[in-house]
Amino acid sequence: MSYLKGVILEGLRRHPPAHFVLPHAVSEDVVLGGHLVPKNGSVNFMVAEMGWDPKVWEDPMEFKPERFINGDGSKVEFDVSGNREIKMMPFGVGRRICPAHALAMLHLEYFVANLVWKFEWNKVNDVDLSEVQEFTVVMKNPLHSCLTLRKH
Ligand code: HEM
Repeated sequence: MSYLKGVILEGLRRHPPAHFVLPHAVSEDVVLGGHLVPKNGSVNFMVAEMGWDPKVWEDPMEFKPERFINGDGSKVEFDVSGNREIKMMPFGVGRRICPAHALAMLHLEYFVANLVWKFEWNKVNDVDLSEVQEFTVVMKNPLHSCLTLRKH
C-alpha cells in the first residue's frame, strides 16, 4: 500500500491534471519577495514546473514512486496540502486549496488498487504520455487495454 501511495503521488507530481491552479488575485497592492503584485492583477501558479524543479526533486522527469517512500519501505509521509512545506501543489495550497483533495487521494488509491487487484491487464496500444491540454491535461494516447477478471 505504501508503493501504491507512492505511485499516486508520483503521478500527481509528474503529470498534474491541472498545470495551473485557478487564477487568483490580491485585493490591494502587495510586495512579495521584492516583487510588486498589483491590485486585481491575475496571479497564476505554475504547478507542473514546481513538481519538475531539479533544485527540489532528483531526476524530476523520471517516474519514480520510490522517492516518496521512507527508507524501510513501510510508509509514505508527504503532506500534499503543503501546510509544512511546498514541494509540489497539484491541489493548490492555502485557503483556496481543492476542498476535495483528501477525497480525491482516497479515490485515486481506491480505483488503482481495485483495478490492479480485480483485473489482468493486456495492453493493446502504444501509450504516449505526452501531455495534451483539454479541460484538464491528459495524455496523448491513453492506455487501451483488454481486461479479464482475475481468478483469485
Ligand atoms: C485528482 C483530482 C483533483 C485535482 C488534481 C484537483 C485540483 C484542484 C486545483 C488545482 C484547484 C484550484 C486550487 C486553487 O485555486 O488554488 C481545485 C479547486 C477545486 N476543486 Fe479540485 N481537484 C481534484 C478533484 C476534485 C474533486 C473530486 C472535487 C469535488 C468533489 C473537487 C472540487 C474542487 C472545488 C469545488 C474547487 C474550488 C475551490 C475554491 O475555489 O475555493 N476537486 N482543485
